[in-house]
Amino acid sequence: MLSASNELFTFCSMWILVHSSVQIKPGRGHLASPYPVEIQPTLHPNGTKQCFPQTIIIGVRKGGTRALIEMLSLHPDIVAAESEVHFFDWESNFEKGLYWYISQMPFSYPHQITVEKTPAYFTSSKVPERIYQINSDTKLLLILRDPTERVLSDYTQVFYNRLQKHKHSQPIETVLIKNGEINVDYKAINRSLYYIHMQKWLKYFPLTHIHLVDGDQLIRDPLPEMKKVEKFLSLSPQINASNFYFNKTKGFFCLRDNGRERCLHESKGRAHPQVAPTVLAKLYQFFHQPNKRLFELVGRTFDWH
Ligand SMILES: Nc1ncnc2c1ncn2[C@@H]1O[C@H](COP(=O)(O)OS(=O)(=O)O)[C@@H](OP(=O)(O)O)[C@H]1O
Repeated sequence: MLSASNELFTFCSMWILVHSSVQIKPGRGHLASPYPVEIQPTLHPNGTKQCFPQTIIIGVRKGGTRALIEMLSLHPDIVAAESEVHFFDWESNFEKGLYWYISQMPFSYPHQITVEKTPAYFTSSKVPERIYQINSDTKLLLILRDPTERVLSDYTQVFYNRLQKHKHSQPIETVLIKNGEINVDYKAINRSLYYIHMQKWLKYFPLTHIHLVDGDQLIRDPLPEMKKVEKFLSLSPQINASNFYFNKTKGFFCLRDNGRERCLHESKGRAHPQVAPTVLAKLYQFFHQPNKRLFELVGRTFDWH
């Protein structure tokens, strides 16, 4: 283990203070250098580098994180990691060190912002401190969706994952209800208790560093939400109405980038299971108080049930 002791490192045009408490495991292979190999940007001959992301989409799972990162990538000053990196939440990846994390990032020019999305970060309790310790200036994007809708989407995702493995799934009502009450042990329900997870992030990051995207609005009308994201990231206003068109067959907005049109993968925007109206009403009621607590925490409301 390498223990960095309150040193300042210049890194992709930002300064990172590595706190003395941070224990960073060395990545593979050390170079003769005054700096730990983990935090050296990887240079490319054309002047691009791989950087620690200046902004991270932390969740929420099934909130619309893929749509958000794809839409943000329409901006010429954004470069995005292609897949979910799971650095801060999976021990097996975290142990590989910061150099490994950065090596997962795309190459970028100095004026560009690197972004990665791993929706599981939002609900993983170790992640806020880990990101903070590396760069407390990281700008966080969190896309939230009606918590009930998110639970149904979560169930649907697991249902299809299991189907692929030829595994049987329990009917949705069976997992939602236990002994006549909402089953709080069901992970999908816990993930939708946004205020619990948000409290953990607010211990480390002020609200000014966390931009909340309205996932339901992003589905209905993506442009206004994306303009707010541009502003939060101090990007020039580049994303515009011509970047989006509604695809009637898919029932969602799709993207137009330099004349090339594309919709998100078919796994995005699946039909959700029918839920008995009484169970659905119970679920809406269950989330009422937790939602209020979130609204108080973040100083805004959402148009949820
Ligand atoms: N434009 C567009 N096209 C397709 N889908 C869209 C779009 N905008 C938002 N969404 C919603 O994104 C939901 C999936 O969320 P995530 O990408 O965060 O899922 S994941 O956690 O990464 O698996 C996905 O949830 P489901 O509807 O349950 O499939 C979509 O509702």
